[in-house]
Order: sequence, then structure tokens, then C-alpha cells
Amino acid sequence: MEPLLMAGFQCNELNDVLSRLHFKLYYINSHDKLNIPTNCALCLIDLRKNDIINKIQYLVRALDPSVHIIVLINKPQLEDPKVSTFIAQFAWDFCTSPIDPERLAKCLGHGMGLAKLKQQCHAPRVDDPRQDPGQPVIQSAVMQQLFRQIERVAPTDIPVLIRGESGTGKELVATKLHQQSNRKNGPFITVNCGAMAVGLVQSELFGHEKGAFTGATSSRKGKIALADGGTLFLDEIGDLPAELQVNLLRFLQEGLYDCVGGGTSKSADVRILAATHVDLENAIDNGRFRLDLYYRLNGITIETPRLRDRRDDIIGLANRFIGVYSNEYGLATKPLSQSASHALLNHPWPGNVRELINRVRRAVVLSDTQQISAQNLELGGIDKKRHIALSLKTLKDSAEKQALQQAILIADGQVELAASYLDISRATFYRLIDKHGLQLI
Ligand SMILES: Nc1ncnc2c1ncn2[C@@H]1O[C@H](COP(=O)(O)OP(=O)(O)OP(=O)(O)O)[C@@H](O)[C@H]1O
Repeated sequence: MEPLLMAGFQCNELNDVLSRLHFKLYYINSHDKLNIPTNCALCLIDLRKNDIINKIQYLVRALDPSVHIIVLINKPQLEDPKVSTFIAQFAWDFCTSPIDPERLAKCLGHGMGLAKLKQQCHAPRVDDPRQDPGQPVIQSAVMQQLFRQIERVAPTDIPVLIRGESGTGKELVATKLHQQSNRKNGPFITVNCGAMAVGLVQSELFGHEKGAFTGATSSRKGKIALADGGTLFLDEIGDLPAELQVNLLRFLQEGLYDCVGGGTSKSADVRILAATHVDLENAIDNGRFRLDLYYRLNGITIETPRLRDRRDDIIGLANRFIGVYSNEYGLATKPLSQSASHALLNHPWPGNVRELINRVRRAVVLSDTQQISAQNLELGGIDKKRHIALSLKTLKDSAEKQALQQAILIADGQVELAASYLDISRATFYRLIDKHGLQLI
């Protein structure tokens, strides 16, 4: 595996060092075709001249996550949020101009040796969220913000309502809220309110005593009792039948519940998390969901964003699940082809992360070439012209939203500063915040 240099210009001053290490050079400019190999051990990226960062971001996402990335910059570029975010997200190390050839040679040698060692051992980079299968992929600014919100909310006992489209990661958020709470050593019990057998829901949630109904040959604990000392996650809460809504409300208000056929009320110490992909306000208006229960459940709301609204996560997620399924099926881990990466980034993802996982799993099994192709992902047969036109608007909107989120993050919520990072007026900044439904930190 050769080391690569991606640069916006010819960097003669580094010839000596680079030729010693047999670097293969790629000069990136706006006319270049994106035909850079993705299977290298080390990638040195020179960002000192020409604005190649947008193109580089795209290329870097296509690289294998084990590749070590070293970035060359001019010191003032650290003030540029695009550059500093890029370094924070992807770089293993960076050097500032004037480049000291000796320091650079050491850094490159060290980086390459370590990357090769890791690739030989197939050891996951635990510091790299793209590689640790236990960690969610959170490369987009919006997901990083969401996970910071989880950190703040988790240690409290406040009920949380998690809202978002199907497959966006609501259960994952619930799991993280439990794992980062003081209840982490207690049970985490999930109930899918839409999937419980109609006649048994009451007993399922609250338990029953022996003989409470025909077939109740022994007493059985309900999910609330099982979650005592831990967390109860009520998925699809909008589907909870009306009579159970009353009982759940009582439990939330008083910490007490009655099991079916039981004489006395019981208590349990449970934190409630609930999730919904339906519009609960609509269900309240239609009389299908109780307003008082809604208020009780909705201590804090966490919204899981649609995958098409966080495109920075797509390639990371695809690479993660390529790794997971290649491993599971004992197959070689293959990189995504350029056209596969394009197709992934342009797909609207109506089924969100779950759809991505299904496409990737199929592709891993079906791929019979060196790379995973768009066809393997079943994203190859689209009407390209129509698709490009449609995706241009989506991409523009998404880029605008991401730039705003990054600016808010880096400026720590200070409007003046965030607007100046984006080179726009405060008024425009507020208009765009409103357009994308964003909040200041
Ligand atoms: N950021 C992420 N990183 C890695 N895996 C993720 C991420 N987000 C979601 N997933 C995975 O995607 C799948 C779907 O997520 P999850 O079940 O949490 O979605 P959901 O919103 O609860 O879906 P539903 O509403 O259909 O129940 C799961 O396998 C989950 O582990």
C-alpha cells in the first residue's frame, strides 16, 4: 500500500522527504477526476494553497478508515472553521508552515509504520468512531450536537421523548441515555407498544397474579417490575391503547401500578424513555393520545435527524457496516467505488440508517469485484439526469445547514461570531437558522 499525497499544487520543497518515502502524488484541482486509490496506509494532504477542502472532504470519506491522515496547513488556516473541523474529524496529525522537513519525515515515518501495523493486525482503531463497532457513527455536526445533548440529559431522571423517522436511531439514543445514566448497572427493558398482543398488553406492562385470567397458571412480572432500578423504553408510544395510557400516567405521577388480578398497588423505581415516529400532537387532536400523558413523557425531547439531513454520516456508516458484515460473513473488507460513494451521497434514504444497513449487507454479499459498486448497493439504476437535478437542491440545502451547524458549534452559540465565520450578516444568519429549524446552543 503506497502512501499518497493529495495537494492543490506542486510542492517542490518537500520532494526530498516524499521521494524517500515513495509517495505517490495527486494534485487536486477543480477539474480533476476523482480517481484516487482508496487503499493506502498514509495520506498526506497539503491544504496550504488553493481551496481544495471541499473536494478533499469528499475523497477522505472514501478512504479506508484505517488510513492515517496528516495535514499540512499555514498557521492562520487554523482559524478557518472548515479547516479546523476537517482536522478535528479526520487528521491523525498536522504540521504548520514553514514545514520542518525533519519533523515531517519523522511524523510520516511514524504514521505510516503505525498504520501498516494496524492494517496487518486488523486491529480496530478504538479512537476512531468509524471503526469501533460498539460506537455509533457520529461524524456530522448535527449528530455530534445530539450526542452532547445525550451526555447532558442522561444523568438526570427526566423522562425523554425521542422523536424521529423510522430507522433514524431512536432506540440507539435510548440505549445511550441508559448507558450514560446512573442507572447503567440496572436493567434496560424495551417495550414495543405497537407489537403487544391486544388482550395481553395490560399484563405485559404491569404483570399478573396467578389465576388472574384463564391461562394465567402462575404469576408473572410485567415490564415495569423488570425495569425496577433501571430504564423502561417505550417504543412506538403513539400505539399504546387508551386504557393503558391512564395506567401509565398514574405510574408516572405516583410511581404506583396495579398488576392484573393483584389486590394492592406496587411501586417501582423506573426511568421512562419513550419514542415515536408519528406526530403525537396530531394523535392528541384526534383524541387517540392523552395530553396529560404527553406532558409527563415529554420532559425533554430529542429529535433524531433523517439520514438525508446528515450526509456527513453516510460514508462513515457505509464503511462501518461494510466492516461489520464482511467480518460476519468471513469476506474481504472492500472499499466503496467512487460511483458507489456518489450514489450513497445522492440517495434520499427514506428508510434512513436501517435502509443503509440493508443495502450495505446485500452489497457485501453480492460484490464480486475489488470494490463495492453502486449496482451492488442497488443504487445504479436511477434516472441520472432527474436525480442530479433533484439532488442539487438537497445537497445545497444540506451544505447550507451543515455550515450553519458547524459555525454555531465552533462559535459556541455566539451569533455575531458564527455569522462572521460564514461571512453573512446577523439578519441573514437568523433567517437561515429559521429556515433550517436550528437552535443556538
Ligand atoms: N449513528 C449510528 N451509528 C451506527 N449505527 C446506527 C446509527 N444510527 C442508527 N444505527 C443503527 O441503525 C439501525 C436502526 O436504528 P434504531 O433501531 O435505533 O432506529 P429507530 O429510529 O428506533 O427505528 P424504528 O422507529 O423503526 O424502531 C440499528 O441497527 C442501529 O444500531
